[in-house]
Amino acid sequence: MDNRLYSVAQIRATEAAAAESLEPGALMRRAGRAGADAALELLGGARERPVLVLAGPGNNGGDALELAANLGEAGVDVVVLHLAGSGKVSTEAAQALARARASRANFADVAPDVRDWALVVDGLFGIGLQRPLEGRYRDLVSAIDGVRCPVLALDVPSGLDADSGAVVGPNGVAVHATHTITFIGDKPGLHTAEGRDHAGQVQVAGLELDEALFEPAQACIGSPALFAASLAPRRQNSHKGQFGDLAVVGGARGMTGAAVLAARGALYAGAGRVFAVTIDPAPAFDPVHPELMFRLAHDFDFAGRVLVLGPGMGDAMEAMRALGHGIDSAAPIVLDADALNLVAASTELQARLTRRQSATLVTPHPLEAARLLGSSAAEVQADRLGAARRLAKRLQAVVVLKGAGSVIARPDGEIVINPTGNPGLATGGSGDVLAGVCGALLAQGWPAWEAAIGAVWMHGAAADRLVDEGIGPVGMTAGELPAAVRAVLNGLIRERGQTRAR
Ligand SMILES: NC(=O)C1=CN([C@@H]2O[C@H](COP(=O)(O)OP(=O)(O)OC[C@H]3O[C@@H](n4cnc5c(N)ncnc54)[C@H](O)[C@@H]3O)[C@@H](O)[C@H]2O)[C@@H](O)CC1
Ligand SMILES: [K+]
Repeated sequence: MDNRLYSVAQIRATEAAAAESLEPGALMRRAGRAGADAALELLGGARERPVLVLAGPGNNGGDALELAANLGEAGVDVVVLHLAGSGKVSTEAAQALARARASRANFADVAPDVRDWALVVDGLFGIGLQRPLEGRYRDLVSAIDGVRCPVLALDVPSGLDADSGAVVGPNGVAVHATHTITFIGDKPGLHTAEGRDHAGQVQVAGLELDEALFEPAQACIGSPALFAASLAPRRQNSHKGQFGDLAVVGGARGMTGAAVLAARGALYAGAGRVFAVTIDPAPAFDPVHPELMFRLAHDFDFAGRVLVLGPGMGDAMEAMRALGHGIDSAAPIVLDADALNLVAASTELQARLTRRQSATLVTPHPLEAARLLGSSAAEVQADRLGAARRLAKRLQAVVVLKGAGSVIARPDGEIVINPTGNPGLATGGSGDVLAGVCGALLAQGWPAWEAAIGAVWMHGAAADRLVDEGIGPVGMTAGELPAAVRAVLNGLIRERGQTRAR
C-alpha cells in the first residue's frame, strides 16, 4: 500500500515536472476521468436523480468540468454550476469548459435549490485555495451541508488547507465530503486536524505519473507495516524479566486513577512487571489488578526501569523531584500530561531532556504542545505537522501530538499521521492509557519510533474495535481500552506469525 503524503509544494513540483513531457491538459483529463469513475462507482446503477457538479474558477474547476463531460457521455443526468472568477483562466481549464459546454451536461446559471441529488461533486477549490471562502462560495458550502446524498470532493474538500488540515479561516467554512478523490499523491491535510471530518473516505488517483517525478515524502500514514519488525511472537522459553520493568510515575492526591489507568494500559500491552509509583500515598493495591505493584515515589529506585512520567503527577515539589530523577535516568522514558507542563515551565529541565542518551517519547495534546512551544493551542492546530516537527527537534524526542489524526514526529522531521481511532477517545484517561501502552512497548525493547507509531495505531484500533462492538463512541471509557489494546496487539502478532509461516 502506498501510504506516502506530499505537501502542496511537492505536488506542484511533480506536476510541473510531469507537464514537461505531457501534452497540455493531459493531467486534467486524467483527473476528470478518475473523478468520473469514482462518481459512477458512488452512483452504482442509480440514474433517476441528477448529479450536481460545482466547478470553481481554477484548475480544480477544470477537473470538475472534465468530470461533468465524462458523466454526460456515460448517460448520467448532470447539472453543472460553473463559478467563473475574474482572474486568468488556464488553457486547460478553458479547454475543459469548452468540452463540458459541448457535452450532454446541463449548465445552471444560479445555485439550484437544494433538491434530491444523487451526488454532489465539489470542484470549487483544490490546492490553489488562497483565502477563506466568502459570499457565494460560502453559501454553496452551507447548501451542500444540507444535502442527504454522497458528496465527492475533487482533490481536496473546498475550504480545507491540504497541508495542515485546517479550515482556512478565521471562521472559515469547508465542504463536508463523504468521499475525496485526491490527485497525484495523498496530502496530510486530508488526514489530520479538521481533515478527517471534511474529507470522508480518501482515494488517491496517481494520474499515471512516473515514480521518478516524486520528491521523497517526509510524511506517511501509519500502518502495522511500519512496526511489523517489533511484532515478533514470544518464544516459548520466555520469562517476565525479558519484557521489561515499567514504572508509571504520577498519581498525586486525587489523581491516583490516572496512574492506575496508565499502569493497566502497560500491563495489557505486555510489560513484564508494572509499578504504579505515586507522588502521594495511594491505596495499597488495585483490587481489579493486584498484579500492579504500588510504591511511593519518595523511596522508589528508578534505576533500570522504563518510566512513564506524568499521569496525574501534579506540580508539587515531590513531582518535580521525581521528574528530575526520571529525566536523568539512563532508561527510555515517556513524558505525558503534568510532566509536560512541568517541563514547559522549566528551561533547565528542557536542557536536561535534550542531553538524554536513551529514548524520550512525549505525548502532548495540543494545549500541552502549545505550552512547550510557547504558542497557543489554536496555533498548534493550525499547523499540527509543523508544531510536532518543531517540538521533536527542540526536545530531541519522538513526539506524539494527540488529536484527530495524531501526528508522530521525530527530530529529523519525519512524520507519521495515525489513521485509527474515533471520538470515543475524547474522554478522560484515554491519554493515560496511551502513555502506558507506549511505555510497555519501550519496556519490551521496541525502538521509540516504532513504539510511538505502534502504540498510537493500536490505541486507535482498540477504540474502533469497541465502537464496532457497540461500546462507544459515546460513553466509551478509558478503562475499557486496555483489554481492547491487548486484543489488537495479539491479533497483529498472530497475523504476522502467519505471514511469516507462509
Ligand atoms: N497541480 C496539479 O498537480 C494538478 C492540478 N489539478 C487540479 O488543479 C487544482 C489546482 O488548481 P489551481 O492552482 O488553479 O487552484 P484552484 O483551482 O484550487 O483554485 C485557484 C483559483 O481559485 C481562486 N481562489 C483561490 N482561493 C479563493 C477563494 N477563497 N475565493 C475565491 N477565489 C479563490 C484563485 O484566484 C484561482 O483562480 C488541484 O487541486 C487539482 O484539482 C489537476 O488538474 C491535475 C494536476
Ligand atoms: K474541491
